[in-house]
Amino acid sequence: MQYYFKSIYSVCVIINMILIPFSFGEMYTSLLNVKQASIVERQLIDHLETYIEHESERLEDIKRFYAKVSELHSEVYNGPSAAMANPLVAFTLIKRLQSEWINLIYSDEAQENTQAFRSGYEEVEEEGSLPKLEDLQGAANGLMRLQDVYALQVGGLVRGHFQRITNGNPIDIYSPTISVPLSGDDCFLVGKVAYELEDYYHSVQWLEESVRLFRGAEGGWSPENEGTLEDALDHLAFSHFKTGNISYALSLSQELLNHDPMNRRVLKNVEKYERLLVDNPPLLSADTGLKRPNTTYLRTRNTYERLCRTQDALLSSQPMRYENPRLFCDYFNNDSPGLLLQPIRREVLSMQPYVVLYHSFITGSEAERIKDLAQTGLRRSVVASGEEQATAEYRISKSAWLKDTAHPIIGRLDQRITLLTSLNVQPPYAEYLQVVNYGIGGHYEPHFDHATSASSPLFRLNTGNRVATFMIYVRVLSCYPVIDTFPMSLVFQNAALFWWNLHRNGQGDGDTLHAGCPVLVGDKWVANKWIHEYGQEFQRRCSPNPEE
Ligand SMILES: O=C(O)CCC(=O)C(=O)O
Ligand SMILES: [Fe+2]
Repeated sequence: MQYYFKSIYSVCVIINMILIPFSFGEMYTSLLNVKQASIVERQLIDHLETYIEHESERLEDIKRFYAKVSELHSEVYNGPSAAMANPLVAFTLIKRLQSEWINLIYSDEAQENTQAFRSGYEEVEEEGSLPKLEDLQGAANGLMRLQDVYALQVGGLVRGHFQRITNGNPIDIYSPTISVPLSGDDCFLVGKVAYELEDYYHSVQWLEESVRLFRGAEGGWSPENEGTLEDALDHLAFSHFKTGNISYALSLSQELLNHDPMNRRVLKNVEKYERLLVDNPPLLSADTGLKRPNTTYLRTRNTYERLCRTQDALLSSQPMRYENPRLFCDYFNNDSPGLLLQPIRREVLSMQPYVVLYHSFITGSEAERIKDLAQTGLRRSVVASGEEQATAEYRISKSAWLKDTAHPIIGRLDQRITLLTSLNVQPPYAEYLQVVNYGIGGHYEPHFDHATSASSPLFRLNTGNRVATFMIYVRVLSCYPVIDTFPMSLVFQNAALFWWNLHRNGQGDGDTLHAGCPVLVGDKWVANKWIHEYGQEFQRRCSPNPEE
C-alpha cells in the first residue's frame, strides 16, 4: 500500500491538547526560534565591535607611550651624555618612573572595556533569549539524527556537505547555497554530547573529526573554544576503549601524554591499556563494536529511515498511482455550493487506508497568517506518556493551538474542511487547529494520531477517538525535496492530507502509522485538525466489518 508501512506497533499517540510551558529545549525545537537567535547574535556582534574599537584605542595609546619612551632611549639616553644633563630630561625620566609607568600598568581601562562588553552580554542574557545547554545538546542530537536517518557522512558534514555514499561514491543529497564547515571544537561538542549519553558509536565518529581538525590547527588558540586537542584525544581514547579498540585507545592516550606528560589519570589508563593488550592481544578481524545505539522504534526504524531517505525506493516497490485505477485525480466540489465555483484539485493517494491530498488547500497569504498567529503560542510539543503528557525525543517540534475565533482565516479553514469532508469540525467534535513548527533535525517518529489506550487524555473531550486527520502543509521550504513518510515535495506546499484513523467499527487502523521525517533543510510548518468520532454519526456510516 502506498505511502504507508504496516506495523502492529502502537505505543505513541499524540496527546497534546493541553499546553504545558516548558522551560527547556525552547530554541532548537523550532526553526522560528533559531531565526530569532540570529537577531540576538547581531546585538552581540555590535557589542563586540564597540569592545574591539575601545580596546584598539587603548592599545594605540599604549603603543604611543611605548614609541615615545623607546625613542627617548635610543636618541637621548643612549646619546651624548650632555643630554642627560638637561634637567627637563631628568625630570621627565623621574616623573615617568614615579608615576607614568604605574598609571599605565595599573590602568583600569582594559577592565572597564571588558566590563562594558560583559554588561552588553548580560542585557541580552536577561532578555532570556539566549540558548540554553539543552538547546545546544538538542541541536547536536538533531545533527546526529540527520546523520543517521539520511545516512550522511560525518566527514562530509564537517566540510559543510550533505553527502551519502552511494555505490562507493559520495553523492550530495542537498547542496546548500552557503556551506558552513565545522571546526574541531564544533565536532568536539557534538562528540561530547554523544559521549555523555554513552553513545560511543557517534562519539567516535565526531571526535575523530575533532582530533583531526585540532591537530591541523597546530595549537592555534581560539578564545571562543570550549575544548582542546587534549580534551578531544581524551574523550576519543575512552570512546575507543569502550568500543573495544584498545590499541587505538592506547596510541591516542600516548599522543595525549606528549601534550600533558604529568596527567596521572591518562598515565594510569596507558598502563591499563598496555596490560589489557598483553593479556588479550587484539584479533585482526576483531569487531570494533561500533553499532548505532538502540532506539525505542527499532522495529519500524529501518522501514521508516528507508522511506525518509528516498522516495524512489518507495515508489519502485509499490504500484504507481496511475497503475491503480482506484486512485485518481479530479476537480472536486463535494456537491457543496461553496465549492461549485472553485472546486479543489483532489488526488486520491490510497484506498486502504483512505488518504486524499487536496492541492492548494490554502493560499500563500493564508499560510503566512497561520504562522504569524501561531508564533506567540508555540510551545514544545508533547505526547502521551500513560495518562500524562510529556516531551519526547521521538517528537521534536513546537506547536500552538489556534481557535477558530483566533482570526477569521482560521474559521474559514474550518468551513473549508467541512465543505470538503462534510465532517463536523466544531468544538468539541474536533480539536482546535494545531500548528507545528520543526527545528534542527526536528521530527515525529512513526506514530498513530488516534488514541490506542482507553486511559488516553485524548478522551477528555468526551467526543470519542480521533476518527480522522486533516493535515495542512503550511510551509515546506526546501531545496532538496523534503521527504516524508508521505513523500513530500514542493507540490505539497499549501496542500492538505486527509485520512481516516479509525475503521468503521471504531478500531484504530494499524495502517495509518505515519511519521514526519527529520527536517534536513528549511522550515517546516504543518497544521493538524483532528476530527473526533462524535458529531459525525450522519456523515460516516458505522460497520461491524473490521476491514472497512
Ligand atoms: O510533520 C509531519 O509530516 C507529520 C506530523 C504528524 O504526523 C502529526 O503532527 O501528527
Ligand atoms: Fe500524526
